[in-house]
Amino acid sequence: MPPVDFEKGITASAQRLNGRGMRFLIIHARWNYPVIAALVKGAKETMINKYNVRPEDIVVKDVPGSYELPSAAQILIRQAQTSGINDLLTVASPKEGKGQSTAGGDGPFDAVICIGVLIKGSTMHFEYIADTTSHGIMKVSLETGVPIVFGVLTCLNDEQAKERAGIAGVNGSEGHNHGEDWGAAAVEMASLRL
Ligand SMILES: Nc1c(NC[C@H](O)[C@H](O)[C@H](O)CO)[nH]c(=O)[nH]c1=O
Ligand SMILES: CC(=O)[C@@H](O)COP(=O)(O)O
Repeated sequence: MPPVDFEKGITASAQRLNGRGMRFLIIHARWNYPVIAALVKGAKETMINKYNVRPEDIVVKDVPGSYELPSAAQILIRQAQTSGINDLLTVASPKEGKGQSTAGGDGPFDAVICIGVLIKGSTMHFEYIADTTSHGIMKVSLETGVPIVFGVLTCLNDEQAKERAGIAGVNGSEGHNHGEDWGAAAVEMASLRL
């Protein structure tokens, strides 16, 4: 059989995804912020421009580092689920569409993206954070029933991080911004809950 050549990366969903009326939370760490900022921008622009998500339906919160992402996700998801109930009890107008949260304001999140950038240093700190954060994010997602996209880069050096945020190269325009993939994944996973 001849060798199969392919380019690493995700293939877009065959579904026609429409994120209008869905509510999202992006939680990002502040470590390695220039890379974080590019990733968050990529995710938001993809959700808004490609999947019709309303800007006001994307809540952005920040935490010190990647290690704090799972606990922040658990706190904020549960708060929104509670306020969402309160919101439903007080809001006169019906929710927009089946299984979709109310626009703007409060309400449960249909999906969450946790964004962090881990860059290996000279100790084992990297390994411990990467392991606990990845397992923690999955645990919170399964416990709450809310899809959480794993947007934590685990890089061995600064260049790897910049390449995966699309800001590598001489003029900072090289590489693929993985934030775009995470934004698309958030809309797709939120669509499963409709
Ligand atoms: N070295 C990196 C960290 N370290 C900080 C931890 O995430 C955490 O905030 C601290 O241990 C206090 O609990 N965080 C990153 O996101 N990226 C790093 O490269
Ligand atoms: C991911 C980290 O915690 C790492 O950047 C910290 O660097 P070091 O291992 O040299 O303390």
